[in-house]
Amino acid sequence: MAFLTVNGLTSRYDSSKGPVYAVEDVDFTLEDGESIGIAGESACGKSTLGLSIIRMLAGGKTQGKIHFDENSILDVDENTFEKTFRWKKISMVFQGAMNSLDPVFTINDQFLEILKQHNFDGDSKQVIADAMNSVNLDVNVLKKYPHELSGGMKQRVVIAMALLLKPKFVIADEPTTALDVLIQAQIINLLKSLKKSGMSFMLITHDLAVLSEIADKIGIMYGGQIVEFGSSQEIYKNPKHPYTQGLLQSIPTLKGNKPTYIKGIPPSLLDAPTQCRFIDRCPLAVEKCKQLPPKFKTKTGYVQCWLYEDK
Ligand SMILES: Nc1ncnc2c1ncn2[C@@H]1O[C@H](COP(=O)(O)OP(=O)(O)OP(=O)(O)O)[C@@H](O)[C@H]1O
Repeated sequence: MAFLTVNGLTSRYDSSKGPVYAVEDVDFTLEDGESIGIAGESACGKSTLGLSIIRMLAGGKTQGKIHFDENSILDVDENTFEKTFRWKKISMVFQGAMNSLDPVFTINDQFLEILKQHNFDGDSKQVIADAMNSVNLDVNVLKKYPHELSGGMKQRVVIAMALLLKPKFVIADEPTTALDVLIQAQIINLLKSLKKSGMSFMLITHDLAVLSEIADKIGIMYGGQIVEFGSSQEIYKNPKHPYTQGLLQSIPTLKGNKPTYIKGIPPSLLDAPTQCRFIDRCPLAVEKCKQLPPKFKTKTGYVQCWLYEDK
């Protein structure tokens, strides 16, 4: 059964230059226990998508439908959302969060602050210990200040903070960026074991390679749209959108062809999408691409590209 269904999700920011079309008409579904990876270049709207789901978009407006455990969560009032969903059922590891730990408070104090903000009235010591345990950190770390921890430990701490109230769905925005490859692997393994224990993730990254181990489904974002969505297997083995193909070809491998890169730059999100967003960089663009492609059904999802109109 699907626990998360996103339909026509659209989020726009107001800016002095006009609206920023950061997330446009996004659809996807996750079945119980499934995790999704969202990949795409910088500024394509990945964080905005995560922030829209947890309703923490600052300076922007979200439209569309999100059903979480059969609740239409964009329609509930802020009080109910805060009381019932945010952090308790859906939480987020924010991008760069490990660098925003407060330097003047111990880790324990920072955990307590989160519990206070969410009016937690249970056994604080126990839930903090459980969260530390689930990220394989010793409780002694609680006495320390952020500067006494390594990057990998700090990242575990911020993941533990997101796990504090035992949510079902955790949005992790670039949780491995800025960590060395060994620590990256540790964090991915950690997410893998949390997934095994029943948690679902939305793993946001610009690095398609890190998704292979966590994501059951993948959404490829380009210019604010999910241009291809499907099972990880289908996306890796039989990528359809020319952008997905380009992204995959840009991953270096030990054996095989030399990686290539996608020429050109992404479109400005200040322009409303009236044609295919990828048209200027696409090696396969045709006249029809001057119209905005709809979502064409694929075996496990959809692709927003005219090449698949008759297939
Ligand atoms: N508060 C805001 N006000 C106006 N525009 C914003 C705001 N936040 C983000 N944007 C714009 O929205 C677009 C999408 O940004 P977003 O951070 O979601 O992209 P991203 O894919 O997560 O990027 P990155 O990988 O670099 O984190 C960008 O053009 C960004 O400049």
